[in-house]
Amino acid sequence: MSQGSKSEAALASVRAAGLLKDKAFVAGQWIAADSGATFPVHDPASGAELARVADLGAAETDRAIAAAAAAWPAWRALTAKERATRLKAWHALILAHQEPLAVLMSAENGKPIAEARGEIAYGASFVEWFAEEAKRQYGEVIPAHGTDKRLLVLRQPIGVVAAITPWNFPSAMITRKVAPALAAGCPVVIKPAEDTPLSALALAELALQAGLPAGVFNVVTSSDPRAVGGRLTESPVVRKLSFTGSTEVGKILMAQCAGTVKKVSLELGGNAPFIVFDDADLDAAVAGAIASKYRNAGQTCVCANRLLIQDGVYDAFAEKLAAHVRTIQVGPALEGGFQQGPLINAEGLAKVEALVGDALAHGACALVGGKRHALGGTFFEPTILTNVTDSMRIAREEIFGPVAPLYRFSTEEEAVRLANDTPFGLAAYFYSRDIGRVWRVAEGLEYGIVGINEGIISTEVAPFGGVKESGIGREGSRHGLDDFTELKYLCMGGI
Ligand SMILES: O=CCCC(=O)O
Repeated sequence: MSQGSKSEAALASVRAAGLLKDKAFVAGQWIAADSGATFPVHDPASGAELARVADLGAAETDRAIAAAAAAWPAWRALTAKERATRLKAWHALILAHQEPLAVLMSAENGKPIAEARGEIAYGASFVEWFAEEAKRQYGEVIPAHGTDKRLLVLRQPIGVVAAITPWNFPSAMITRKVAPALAAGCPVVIKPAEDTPLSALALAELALQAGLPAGVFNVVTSSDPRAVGGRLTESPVVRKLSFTGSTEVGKILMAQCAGTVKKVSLELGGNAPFIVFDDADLDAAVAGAIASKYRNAGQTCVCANRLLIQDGVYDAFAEKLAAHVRTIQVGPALEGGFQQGPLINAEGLAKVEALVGDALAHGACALVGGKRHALGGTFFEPTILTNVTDSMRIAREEIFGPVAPLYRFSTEEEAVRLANDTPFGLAAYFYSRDIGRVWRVAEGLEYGIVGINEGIISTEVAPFGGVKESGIGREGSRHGLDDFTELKYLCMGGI
């Protein structure tokens, strides 16, 4: 069976579950583009076309914003418990359809099916979490500055929310934004990544089945992010933009939002250091590095991007890591048993290849891998580079591929200085068993998230987000609701 027919066979189960949608979802209706235009969605493993999806533009985006605005009064007027009930129904439906949703995600994103199943559960966890948090949107009573006064603070929904979401987590980055918005009482217009719109549309179908009212949840599919993003950011009706993607695009969106002084949440690029000190448990550090670096073929914003290894354990760590990396099985996502799929597209592959090529040309060595995979397409070999220095391009840029560059350092101060020597500040990791060092380094790292003797930090219960050019705001946890609410201070006098 050819790869193309394998994708088609896999999609049959998604179609049978009613989750293969090719229209956009606006005002509770499945709609085509006004022009009738569509754009293709491909399986990155084979290049096969999976579907053609409605290619909306500015006019349909305006209608989605208007639908959200029209839905807002009734949605915010529900009790928190009533909103939570709809969210819980959506959560149950997502979990009940975990398998077809995972197959669909693997097909359009290329991540191995086991990882896709994990992402569906991870994505659903945000819906459950914020269904619970909806009921805890407490205000405040402030001891007043005069005996005749009473001061109160209300937390109210901010209004229509726009969410622009990435291809690397086609489901979880939607639920991580949409669930808190809905819980807070805000309607949402989503623009999913053009590489992976099918997962977003499947979530919309389940939201419909869960009883979310028309206009509360809209999905604008488009191959023209500038046109849609332009309308979402310019519109005075949209009061909040939540974006996950590159720092470059985040800066543009932030500037565009300035015109209407919108609140923004930005979850942007990273350049995560992964520090291994001489006193670390090396086996644990290798396991953490594998989990952090090679998850989703290295295509996550919190993937280890620079592995900083102390002199005394550099060679031992490199050997142990290499022994594991050589066992990573690479292949098409939908065929079980592979731990690494293809990269998302030719552009992603070209970037990884260029960064590795530059490092090799400047003196790095490929301990494992180092080139395109023999499978062809957008597959790249799981790679380890040694003798990497911070003057190489790979030290400054987010790799977004299965490449672990190993840097050498001597002292704790040097490790922290190198780790912080970047405009980014999303996630950092380090391995040490010295309790004093653990505190010093954790406090010294300029990052929003620090994994200590741990390579996987993502969970719905903790605040996810970065500092510096990695972003603004936090997603998940009890803090994740804050960005979708406004504080209103009531000053009551004459008492
Ligand atoms: O790439 C961005 C999100 C990664 C995660 O939530 O673990």
